[in-house]
Amino acid sequence: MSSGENGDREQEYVTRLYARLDALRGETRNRLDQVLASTGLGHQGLAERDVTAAELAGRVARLDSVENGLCFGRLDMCDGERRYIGRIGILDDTVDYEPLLIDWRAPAARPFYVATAVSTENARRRRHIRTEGRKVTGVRDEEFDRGAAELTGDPALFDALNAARTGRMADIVATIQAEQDEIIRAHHAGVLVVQGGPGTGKTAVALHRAAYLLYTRRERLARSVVLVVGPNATFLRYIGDVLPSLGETGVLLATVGELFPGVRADLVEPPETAELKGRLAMAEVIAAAVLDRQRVPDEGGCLAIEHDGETVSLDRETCLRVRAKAREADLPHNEAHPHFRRLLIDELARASAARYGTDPLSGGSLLTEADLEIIAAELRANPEVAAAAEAMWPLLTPRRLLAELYASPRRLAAAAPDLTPAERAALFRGAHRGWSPADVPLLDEAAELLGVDDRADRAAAAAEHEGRLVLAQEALDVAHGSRSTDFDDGEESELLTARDLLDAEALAERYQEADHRSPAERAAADRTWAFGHVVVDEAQELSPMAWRLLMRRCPARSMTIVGDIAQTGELGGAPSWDRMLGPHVGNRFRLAELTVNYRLPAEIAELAAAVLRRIDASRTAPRAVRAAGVAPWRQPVPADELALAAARLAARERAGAGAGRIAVIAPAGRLAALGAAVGAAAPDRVDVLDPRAAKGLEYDTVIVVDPDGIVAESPRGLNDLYVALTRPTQRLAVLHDAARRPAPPLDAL
Ligand SMILES: Nc1ncnc2c1ncn2[C@@H]1O[C@H](COP(=O)(O)OP(=O)(O)OP(=O)(O)O)[C@@H](O)[C@H]1O
Repeated sequence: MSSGENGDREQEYVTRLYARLDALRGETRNRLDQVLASTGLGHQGLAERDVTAAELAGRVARLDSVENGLCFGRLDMCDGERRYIGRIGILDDTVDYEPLLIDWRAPAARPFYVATAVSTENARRRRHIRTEGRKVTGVRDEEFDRGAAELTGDPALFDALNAARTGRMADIVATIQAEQDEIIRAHHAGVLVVQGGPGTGKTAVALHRAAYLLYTRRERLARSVVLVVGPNATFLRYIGDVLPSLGETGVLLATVGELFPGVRADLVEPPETAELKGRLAMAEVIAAAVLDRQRVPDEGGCLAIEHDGETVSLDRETCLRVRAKAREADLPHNEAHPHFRRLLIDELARASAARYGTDPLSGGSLLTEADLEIIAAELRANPEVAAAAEAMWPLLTPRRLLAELYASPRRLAAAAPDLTPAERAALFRGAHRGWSPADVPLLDEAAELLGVDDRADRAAAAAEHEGRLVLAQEALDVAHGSRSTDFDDGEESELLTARDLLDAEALAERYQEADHRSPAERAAADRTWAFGHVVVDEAQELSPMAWRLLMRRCPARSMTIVGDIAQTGELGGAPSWDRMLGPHVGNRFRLAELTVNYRLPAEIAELAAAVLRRIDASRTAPRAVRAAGVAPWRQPVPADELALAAARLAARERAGAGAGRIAVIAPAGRLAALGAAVGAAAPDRVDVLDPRAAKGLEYDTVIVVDPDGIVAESPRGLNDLYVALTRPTQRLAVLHDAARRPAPPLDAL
C-alpha cells in the first residue's frame, strides 16, 4: 500500500472523523449523565429513565468500541460522489447532516464489497485505507475502469490472511469478499445454513451476519437478543472480540451446556454416553420417566388414609381412573398436580361418604352435596392426603427427575425399555456427580414436560412484597410523625403530607428495585427466553436433542447455522443437514455455500483435500487463495521420543514464528505427556490439544503428532485428522512413530 499524497489527504479526512467521533462520545456521555441524574420521576418515569439510560449506555459502548479501524475504505462513484466506509455511520453536524462515514452494513456501502471490473455497481474506484490507531499508514486503489484486481491480487486481504495470529479472532469488516457479503446480507428470514470447508470464513461470516441483522433490525433484536452458540468455552473466548469490535455488545455467547440456567455442565463422560443422551429417542425416555412418576398402588394393593378415626381406602382401579382423568387435562406434570389432587380428594370424599352415609334400605347416599363438600374440606386439611397426593403425583424439578432416573435401574428400565441393558447401564449413575453438557438438553426436555413449579418463587415474591409494604408503612409513619406540628389552628389541613399523597402500596412499588440487567443478561438467566436470532457455529457437532433445545429457544426460527459436515467429530453429530434439520423445519431452510479457503496455504490445502477425498469422495475441497511457500513436512521419531521431539520442534517454531501462535495437536491419550514436555520447552504461545478442542481455532504453525493415533482414537477419526490438518495459516509438520510410515496420504509427504 502506498501512502504519499493520497495518504496525506486521507489523513486529514480521518482526523476529521475522529474529531467527530470524540464529539459524539462527549455528547452521548453528557446525555447519559443527565438522564441518570434526573429525579422527581414517578414510577413510570423511572422505568422510562432506565430504558433511555440503557439505550444511551449501549450507544456509548458502541462509540468506544469502534476506535480501531474506524474508517477503512472509500468508494468513488461514477457520478463523482465519494463514500467513506467504516465501522459505524457518522453524520456531519455542520452541513445538512451529510454522511461523513457510511456504516459498512448500509446498502450504500455494498459496492465496496461486491463491485468488480465486470459489475462495477456504479463505482469507479475502491480505495482501501489502512490505519494504525488514528494514523493513516497506507492507501491502495482499485480502478474499475482499468480492470479491478482479481481476488488473488487483493493485498488488503493478503495482509489480513498472512498476519501473525494472536489467539483471538479478528473481524474481517475491511476485506469481506463478495460470496461472503451475499450471505451476510441475505434477506432470508428463516433458517439459513452456511456450509463450507475449513477456513472458508464460516465463523467470520456468521458473526458479521449477526452484526448486520442487529443493524437492520436493531429495535427488535436489541430487546430479544441474538444468541451465538459455539462448541466449547475456548472457542467462545477465541471469537469473543469480533462482535464488540463491530460495535455489538448485546449478544449472548454460550455453549449448549450453558443454556440451562443454574446448571454447571462440567461433568466429563465417555463420548458413547454423550452420543446416547443426544439421541432423539431420549425425548421419549424423558416423557416416559415423567409418566412413571405418576404412581398408583401395585396390583392387589390400595390407597389407605386414616381420616377421622377411620380408614378410607381407594382400590387400584379407582386410583388408575383418577390418574387417567388427571392426564386427560393434558397439562405439564407439575401444573396438573393440583388437578390430580382435587380428583383424588373427590374420590376419597365419596369413599368416606359411602362408609358414613349409606342408606341401609335403599343403598343410596344419605349425605347431601354440602356434606360431601365438608368432608372434602376436611380431607384437604389432612396431611396424610397431601402426602399421598405427593407420593402418587410428586412435584418435580427437572434436576430431581433426571438424577432419580439415572440413580435407579428400575426407573431406567421402566422409562427406557427400548434401550439395551448395556445402554441403560451407561446411563446409570449410583450417586449424583453433577451434570454433563449432554444432560442439558435432557434437563430442558424435562422442564418442558414438567412445567414450572413456581410456588416457591411466588411465595418468595409475596414475602418480599410484604416486606416492602412494612418498610413503606414505617417510612410513611416516620414522615408523618416528624412533620412540623407548629401550626396555627386550621393550617394543618391545608398542607399535604407524604401520607396524603401516597399509600404504603404505592410507595412499596417505588422501593421495588428496577431490573438493571441488560437484555443479554436477562436472557442468560431465563430458560424460556425466546431469542430473536440464533447463530449456531460448528453446527455439525450438535446432537438431535441439542437441536430440540435450540429450536425451543428460537420459536421464530430465525437462525444462521454454519458448519462443515466433513468435520463432524462427535458420534451424535450430523451426517447431513437434511437429517439434522428435517425434524424441525422440514426442507424449509436455505443452503448457502462458501468455496474459498482463506486459512490454508495451497500446499497444506492440497494435503487436506486428499484426506477429504478419503472421508467422502463426492466432496470438493475449498480452493485456497494463496501459497505460503512452505510445503508441509513429515518427521519420523522413535515412539518413546514423540513428546520430546514435538516439544523441541514447538520451541524452534516459536522462536521463528515472530508473534505467532503454535498448536501441537495429538490424540487425547497423548496430551498429558505432550503437555508436560511442551510446558518445559516452550511455555507460552504453544497450545497442546486434541482435534476436538482445536475445532474452529487456527494457528500460524501446527504440529500434528501421531496422525494414525488420531484416526484410531474415534469412529470419526479421519474427520478428526482433517480438523487437525486444517488449523494452520502458515506451516504444518507431522510427527509420527518412526517404526511405521503413516497411512496415506500422509505417507507421501
Ligand atoms: N474476507 C476475509 N478477510 C480476511 N480474513 C478472512 C476473510 N474470510 C476469512 N478470513 C479469515 O480466515 C480464517 C478462517 O475463517 P473462519 O475461522 O471463519 O473459517 P471457518 O470456515 O469457520 O473454519 P473452520 O471450519 O475451520 O472453523 C480466519 O482467520 C478469518 O479471519
